Parts: sequence; C-alpha cells; structure tokens
Amino acid sequence: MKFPRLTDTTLRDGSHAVSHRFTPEQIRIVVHKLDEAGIPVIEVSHGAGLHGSTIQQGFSAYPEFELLAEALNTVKQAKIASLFVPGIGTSIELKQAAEMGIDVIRIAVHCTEADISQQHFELAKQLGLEAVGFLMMAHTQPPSVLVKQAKLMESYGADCVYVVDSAGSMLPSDAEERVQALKDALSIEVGFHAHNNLGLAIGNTIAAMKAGADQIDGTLRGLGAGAGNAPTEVLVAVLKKMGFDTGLNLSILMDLAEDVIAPMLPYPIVIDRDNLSSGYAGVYNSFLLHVRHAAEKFGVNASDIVEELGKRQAIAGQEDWILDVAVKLAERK
Ligand SMILES: CC[C@H](O)CC(=O)C(=O)O
Ligand SMILES: [Mn+2]
Repeated sequence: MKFPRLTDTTLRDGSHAVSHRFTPEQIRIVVHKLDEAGIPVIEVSHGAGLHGSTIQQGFSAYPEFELLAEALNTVKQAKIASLFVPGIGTSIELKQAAEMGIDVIRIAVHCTEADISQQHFELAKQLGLEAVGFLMMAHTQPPSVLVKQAKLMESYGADCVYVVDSAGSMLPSDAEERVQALKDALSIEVGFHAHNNLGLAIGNTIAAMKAGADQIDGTLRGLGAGAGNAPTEVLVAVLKKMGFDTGLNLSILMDLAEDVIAPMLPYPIVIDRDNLSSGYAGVYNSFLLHVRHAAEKFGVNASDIVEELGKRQAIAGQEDWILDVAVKLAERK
C-alpha cells in the first residue's frame, strides 16, 4: 500500500462546524502547528470555498482573504490549498487567491457536473496552481459514471481527482471500488475525502488507500460538516500503526486537537440522530447546519427535513430547498 499525501482541511471543512467563525489568531496557531507537525497540505477557506461567505452558505466572521493571508504569512513548509466551487466562487476570487500565493486549488462540483469546471481548471493551470478535482456526493453514482466525469477533469488539466463522500454514506467497499475504478482509468492521481456519519471515515480512507489512493483528507478532532471528517490525528496514529514511516509528528497533532481545537467547538463532533440520518439517507452534509436552523425556526424535526431532502435527492447548491421543506413540514403539522 502506498503512503498517500495528507491534506488537513480543519480550516476549510472544519469551518462548517464553527459556523465559519474562525479568527485570524486561530488560523495562525493551527497553521503553525500543522506545519510544525509536517502536514504537507493545509486547506484554508470558507467551508463552501472561496466567496462562500453569503446569506445562502452562512457569513464568515472575518473576510476570507484576511484569513488566507494569515495562513500564507504563517506557513513555512506546507502547501496552502483553497476550495473553489464554481458558481459560489468566480474566477475573480480564484485569481486573487493565486496572486496571494496559494499552491493548490481544489475545484468541487456535483459528481455528474464535471463539465462546469473546465474554465476553472484551465485558469488554475494558467495561474500555475496545482489543480485538484472534487467529485462531490460520489456515493450517488456508480464507478463507471465517476470515471467519465473524472476523465473530463483530467482532460481539463486536473492533477488529481477525488472521490468525495460528501454525505458520509459510503461503506468501505463503495470507497474501494470507486477509487479503484478511477485508478484504473486515469493517468493522474486519485484522492479520497471521507465523512463520518456512519462511523466509517477512517475505515473508508484505509479502504481507499487499499485501492491505491494517492491523496487523503483529515481534520483535527474530525471537525467538519455533518458528523465531521476523518480525524487527522487518528488517521496519523493508524498510519503509523500500519507501519508507514509518515514523517508526521503525532504528539503535536494530538496536542493541537485536544488543547486548541476541542475548546473552539460550539458542540462536540458526534454521530447524533441528525447526522446519522443524513448519512443513512445520503444527504449532503453541508446542509446540516442550515437544516438545524430551519428546524428550530419552523418548529419541525431536523431529521424529517433530512429525510425529505434525501427523497428529493438534493445536491449542493439546492440549499433553498431546506427552507421550502421546513415550511411545508410546518404547514402539515
Ligand atoms: C462546498 C464544498 C463541499 O462541502 C466539499 C466537501 O468537502 C464535501 O463535499 O464533502
Ligand atoms: Mn467535506
């Protein structure tokens, strides 16, 4: 089994879990410690990517480029990545982030919509960035569909394409067969991004590695949308136990998770009823904060909203359905 490159996305996917309230000081401490621990790639942006700070996605407490500047000024060795979702971000923010000095852009689209990413991959490559594709909600499609979409990204210049388990809905066999199919069909690297709604984030990441994943993701303390991601410090401990010479400092990561990240959390990252039903129904994890707000506002059950979104097969970008469903459920009451 190959030792994959680890991207820590605490300061991006984890931003969902703190309602996008990271401060420049928190960014500085976390980047400094992740860098010191030897993490090769650190992702920083709003949870929904560049320009994600909107009424639809939730406003950030601090301007995104102030946070990105803090990360870039702090880092010594790691690459800094940002997420970009076409339609949420535009080429303006992509150019600005590149000019500021990010190294990697991760371009995320629903897993049947790769064609909308062409101009952004091409721009990213012109700007000299490493360009990584994210096929979100990859549990919804069979490997053959993902291969076609990943090949499109490859043809646009992607350096890597990720199978993204956005709903934390995959079993290890799902992760393994999807990564394997991409590995067999592509000449570029393949990655895997896990969520923990079924308690399988670490197991699925190991299954993806068995299939040859070149890149994997984690977040400190599992901080992330829904039930969170594969916890970076646990992943590193497991990789060490598997015999990999990781070159990563586990004790710095454990201290960072325990002493810095845990006290920041407004609520513990656990598999509760809402995010378990989300993973079970295969609903996009980034909806969950909005679902909880809507449930409270309209006096309905969050898991009923999740169930209905699952029936409608809602995808990223359809956040407005959350309100629609909540209002309809409240009317029915
Ligand atoms: C908004 C992009 C998205 O949340 C990417 C991601 O981390 C996922 O789909 O899991
Ligand atoms: Mn995610």
